[in-house]
Amino acid sequence: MQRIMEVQNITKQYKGKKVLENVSLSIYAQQIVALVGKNGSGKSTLLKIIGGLAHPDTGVIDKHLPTLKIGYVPEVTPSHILFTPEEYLYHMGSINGMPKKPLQQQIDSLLEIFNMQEARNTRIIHFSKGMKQKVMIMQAMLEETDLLILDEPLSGLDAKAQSDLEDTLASLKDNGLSIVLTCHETKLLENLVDRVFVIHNCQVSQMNSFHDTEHQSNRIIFEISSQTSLEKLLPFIEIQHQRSLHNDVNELIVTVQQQNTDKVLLALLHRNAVVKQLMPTNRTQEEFYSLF
Ligand SMILES: Nc1ncnc2c1ncn2[C@@H]1O[C@H](COP(=O)(O)OP(=O)(O)OP(=O)(O)O)[C@@H](O)[C@H]1O
Repeated sequence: MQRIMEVQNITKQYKGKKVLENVSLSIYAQQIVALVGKNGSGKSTLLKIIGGLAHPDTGVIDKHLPTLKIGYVPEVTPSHILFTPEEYLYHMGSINGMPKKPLQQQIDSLLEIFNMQEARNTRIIHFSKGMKQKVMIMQAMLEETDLLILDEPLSGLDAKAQSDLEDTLASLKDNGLSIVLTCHETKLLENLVDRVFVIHNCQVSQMNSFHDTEHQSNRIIFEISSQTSLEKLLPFIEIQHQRSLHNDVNELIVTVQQQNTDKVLLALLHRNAVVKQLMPTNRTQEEFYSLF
């Protein structure tokens, strides 16, 4: 599993009101991640920070691919576009300076992937909400994209359009894309999403799997020399929080899947870490749903 981005200790407030506090999570290649939480919990804010459209007050976004290309689709879908999708995408690509030939090739390929060839000559103003949403995602993907960020992509779509878009997102993932999205539709989460993060009280916690509610994870709190490399452990741990203590010592809070816990604990001991706490983290599905 290749890690493409790490969100480290992000904090954000608006006019003195805290929205995110010490939020950390990793994004992997070819995975779909969902951010869920109540209205106003900070989902869009975190998406914008991940997408580089908003700056955190503290913390960093560490891109593991130096050339990581991000496509961002906002929550609001413009509805009164008088162009056909082909015309609209062509204009948008041209404005961004894309050369004509590769632009046309990319539009043809996107119309095929999104199953929109038959609608290529229909004006967007006559489209359903689901089709308009697809055009917005295509626009975000005009240039090569590694990570697609979608704010509430399914909101307001009927069941058929949701399922259609869900199939499209799954095929984008199969073609190598990573996706981070916010949503409320639990059906989408169950069928499509690899990892779910809940935002609650300005903090983010991971729910490991919808498919296997018995899938447990543990939280480990440990102290370790800041000189010690954790690189080899990164595929097995999710860093939730990191802070610098005295004398070059860092304190980390990480989550680890049950099956990797012994391996990670042993590796930490070999690195002279002091394990301060080990506890199960997973919320039950009932607890989880009560958060949003
Ligand atoms: N630009 C801004 N200026 C001031 N406050 C903001 C700004 N953007 C967001 N907020 C506030 O930050 C909080 C989090 O907003 P955000 O849009 O990230 O939440 P959300 O979880 O995406 O909400 P929803 O589910 O309703 O879309 C809210 O209280 C919101 O009013």
